[in-house]
Amino acid sequence: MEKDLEKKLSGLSIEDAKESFSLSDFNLSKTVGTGSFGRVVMAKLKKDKKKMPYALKILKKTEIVRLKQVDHVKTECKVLMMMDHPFIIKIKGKFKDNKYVYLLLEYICGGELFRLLRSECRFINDVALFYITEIACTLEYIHSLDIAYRDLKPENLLIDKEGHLKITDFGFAKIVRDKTYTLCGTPEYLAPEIIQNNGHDKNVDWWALGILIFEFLAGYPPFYDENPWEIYKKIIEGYFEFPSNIETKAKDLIKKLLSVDPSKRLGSGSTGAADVKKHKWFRGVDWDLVYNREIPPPWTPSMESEDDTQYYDDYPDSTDPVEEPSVEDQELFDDF
Ligand SMILES: Nc1ncnc2c1ncn2[C@@H]1O[C@H](COP(=O)(O)OP(=O)(O)OP(=O)(O)O)[C@@H](O)[C@H]1O
Repeated sequence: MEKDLEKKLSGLSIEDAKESFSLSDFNLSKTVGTGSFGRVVMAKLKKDKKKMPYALKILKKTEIVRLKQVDHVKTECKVLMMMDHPFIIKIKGKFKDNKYVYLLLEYICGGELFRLLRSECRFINDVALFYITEIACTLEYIHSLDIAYRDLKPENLLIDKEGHLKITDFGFAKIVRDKTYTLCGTPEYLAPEIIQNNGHDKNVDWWALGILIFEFLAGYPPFYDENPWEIYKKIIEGYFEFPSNIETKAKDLIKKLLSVDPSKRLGSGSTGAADVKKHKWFRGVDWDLVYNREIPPPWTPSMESEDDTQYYDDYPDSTDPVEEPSVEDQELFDDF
C-alpha cells in the first residue's frame, strides 16, 4: 500500500492535470471567497454553451513564496487529483501564468456550513449527527490514503446543491506515515500535540472532529479566548465545560475525541475510523447509506440557477497591484 501510494504520488506530475486551460478561456464573475494568498472566483468557460459555473482558485505566486507555502499548494493540487469521494471537492484542472497559479474546481452553491451554523446558532442533535457522519466517512477515506487533512473547521465544509457536504481546502493536507512537525491549522481547532510540537499524525483530525461536534451542538468551540495564546493554554490543559443541551452520548464521544493524550484518543488505534464509527452516538447509522448520499439532508439551498451566489458573502474586486516573482522564485513553480 505504502509503495503504491509513493508511486502514485511521485508518478503524478501536476502537469498531468486533466485538461489544460488558460485564464483567457474563462469569463470571471463574483468572488465567493478569499484566503491568505488569493481568492476564489466564479468562472465560466467561454466555449461552454451550457455555461456551467466553476470555482477558480486564484493564488498569487509572490504571496505563496512569501508565506513559504509552495509545497503546500503543490500538495493540495496533487492530493485533490488523487481523491475520488462523494464528499470531497473535485478538481477539474490547473494552470499558471507569470503571476498566479489557478486551481479549477467544481462550484459548490450552498455556501459554507459555517454560515448555516451561525444563522441557526447551534444544530439540534440530529442535524449535527447528519453532518458529522459525512465528515467521519470522509476522514476514513482520507486516512486510508495515509493523508492527514489537518484543517477541519466549519469554513472548509461547503454545502452542495442537494444539501450534502463537500470538503474543500486541502492546503494543509499531508502524507503522513510517521509523525510530522509543521505548525498549521486554525487556533481553536489545533490539537495539543501540534501546539506542543511533539510531532503529530492523522489523529489530529479526530481531535478536530471532537471540536467540531462540540461547536455544532454548543454553537461555540470548547476552547476559546480572544487571544490565541490563551486558546493554546486551554487546549493543552484540556479542560472544557459542556452546556446543558448536549446529550450524554454526544458528550461521551466528544470527551473521547478530545483526549489530550493522542495515544488514548478515540480513532488513534490501528482500527482508527472504525472505532469512531462504532461509538454509541452513531448507533443506528447506516454507513453505506451515508456514503451513497442517501440520507436526506436537513437543509438544501434554494437556488434560482446553477450560478446562484446568494449563500456567499460579497467581496470587493481585487485592485492591489500584483508583482511577478523573481526569476529564482518563478522556478519554484516549474513543476506546477
Ligand atoms: N469549489 C468552491 N465552490 C464555491 N466556493 C468555494 C469553493 N472553494 C472555495 N470556496 C469559497 O472560498 C473560500 C476560500 O477557499 P479556500 O479555503 O479553498 O481558500 P484558501 O486560499 O486555501 O483559504 P485559507 O487561507 O483559509 O486556507 C471558502 O471558504 C469558500 O467560501
